[in-house]
Amino acid sequence: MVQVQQLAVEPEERNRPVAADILNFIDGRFVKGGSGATFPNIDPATGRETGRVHEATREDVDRAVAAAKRALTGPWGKMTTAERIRLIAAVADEIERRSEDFLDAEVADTGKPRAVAAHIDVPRGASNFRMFADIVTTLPTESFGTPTPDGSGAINYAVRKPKGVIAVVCPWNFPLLLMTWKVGPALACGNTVIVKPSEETPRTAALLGEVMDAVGMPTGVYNVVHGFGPGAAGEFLTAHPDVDAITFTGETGTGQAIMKQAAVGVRDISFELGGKNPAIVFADADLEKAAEGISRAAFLNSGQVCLGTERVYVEQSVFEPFVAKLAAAARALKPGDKGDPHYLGPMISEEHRQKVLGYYERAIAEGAIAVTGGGVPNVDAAAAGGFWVEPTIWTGLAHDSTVMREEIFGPCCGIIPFDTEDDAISWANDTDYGLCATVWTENLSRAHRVAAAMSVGVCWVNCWFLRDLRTAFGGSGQSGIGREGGAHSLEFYTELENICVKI
Ligand SMILES: NC(=O)C1=CN([C@@H]2O[C@H](COP(=O)(O)OP(=O)(O)OC[C@H]3O[C@@H](n4cnc5c(N)ncnc54)[C@H](O)[C@@H]3O)[C@@H](O)[C@H]2O)C=CC1
Ligand SMILES: O=C(O)/C=C/C=C(\O)C(=O)O
Repeated sequence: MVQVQQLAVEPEERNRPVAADILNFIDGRFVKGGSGATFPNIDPATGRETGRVHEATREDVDRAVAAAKRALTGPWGKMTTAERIRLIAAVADEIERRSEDFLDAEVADTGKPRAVAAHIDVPRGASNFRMFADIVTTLPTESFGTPTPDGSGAINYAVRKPKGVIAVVCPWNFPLLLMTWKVGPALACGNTVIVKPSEETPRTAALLGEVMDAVGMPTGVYNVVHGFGPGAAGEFLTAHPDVDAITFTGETGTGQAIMKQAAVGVRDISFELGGKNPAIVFADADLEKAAEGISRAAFLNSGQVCLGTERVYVEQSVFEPFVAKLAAAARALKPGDKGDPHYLGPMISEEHRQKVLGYYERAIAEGAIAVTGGGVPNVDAAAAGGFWVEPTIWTGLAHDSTVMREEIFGPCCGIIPFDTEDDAISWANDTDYGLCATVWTENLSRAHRVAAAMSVGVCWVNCWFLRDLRTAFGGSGQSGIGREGGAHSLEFYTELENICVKI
């Protein structure tokens, strides 16, 4: 069973009204787009429209960037670190105080189970501000005593300065979590931001504008522009000459497009991109724990997690029992009411559902046996318009099949048996991606050896998605550029100046 800590959710809490108009937040004001254009906001659990999103034009994006640039030299730019940190801590407090509003917004946008949003998305939204408020005050900078020919010496020391105006481009799978993961440290370092949330999930970014207003954040420090990517708000923002750096989470192909836009003006980038993450299960693993952990890794958020496991390599002698345990966990997951403990949310959109179902067909064409799932589940009438797929497990796939190589981003995984540790390592690493891996074993030496052999940014042993926000987070290969988290975020969001003083 997907192990998500369930919070008590009363039925009436599940259908609270959400905003009908989702507005841009520019220079401290909620505004419609200059052209008056809107597009629908759809609840993926029902397929019904829940509101209209006001699309930002190029001129709106220009105004947001200009406001962010002005704010750098206004009251925000003049604040001491202590004053800034007090405001950022107040943002965290206000997100917690309004956690029900954030839950409503996140559930309406994504259709994800309220318990998932309550346990992961919203608490992380607050802790992303609180943690970076703490860390920015404790991060040291380097200093050297330097000998000089005249014997009097010099002192070299570094100072950190905000990088400037940061473009924050976000995906739809953990909208608040991934946006604040970038906005928290950017503001803690004294930058200003323009957020371009995914067109699928605009609500929590807009709601955060209300929070900024409530805590007294100076105008222009936090801005939100809504819209699409190419030829729209996303591109207008990332190509803007007054944007100093771009942080992005999303698809590898989008990362490539943004990189080209960033090259004009030689702007800095930090990218967290896709993955095709492996799990390796050794015969000496605690199989119960491994099946439970991998069921979370494959099915949490309906597999719409860049860290999710889509490839599972299992030592031959425990292959059958492991497959049986994982299949039982998958079968326990049902589409249905958002408060049900065994609920599995929908895909984000019909387009994404078709992409996932395309891989389900492809798997069978490539010789897979669908141990569970493989299609569309039966749902009750109220959810009939939603974007559902079944949790799906395959065996019988070749390691180099398309389904075992391309990121699917759905609730599915292929399981392949292996004979030797070397085979498992080489198959796990045989990918263009390199985001994360999990290793399941009770043998301590093997755990360290295999974890170190993984070509990834993050390797979990006997766990998955266990996050310490101080640690380096990001991917190698086509999974990203750079690391964020703790001091690594502060490296990205600051410019280091070395000062040399002759004594
Ligand atoms: N965390 C991750 O690794 C995620 C991966 N994905 C993968 O990406 C696929 C597509 O999902 P999308 O939401 O369409 O991801 P995407 O990477 O296209 O979009 C993410 C964000 O980038 C913006 N964007 C798109 N093109 C842009 C451009 N040329 N310039 C500036 N901004 C641009 C979008 O408007 C959105 O805010 C999914 O099916 C999934 O496989 C999706 C979401 C998260
Ligand atoms: O914990 C984090 O900071 C990030 C988690 C998930 C993703 O990055 C993702 O699914 O894109």
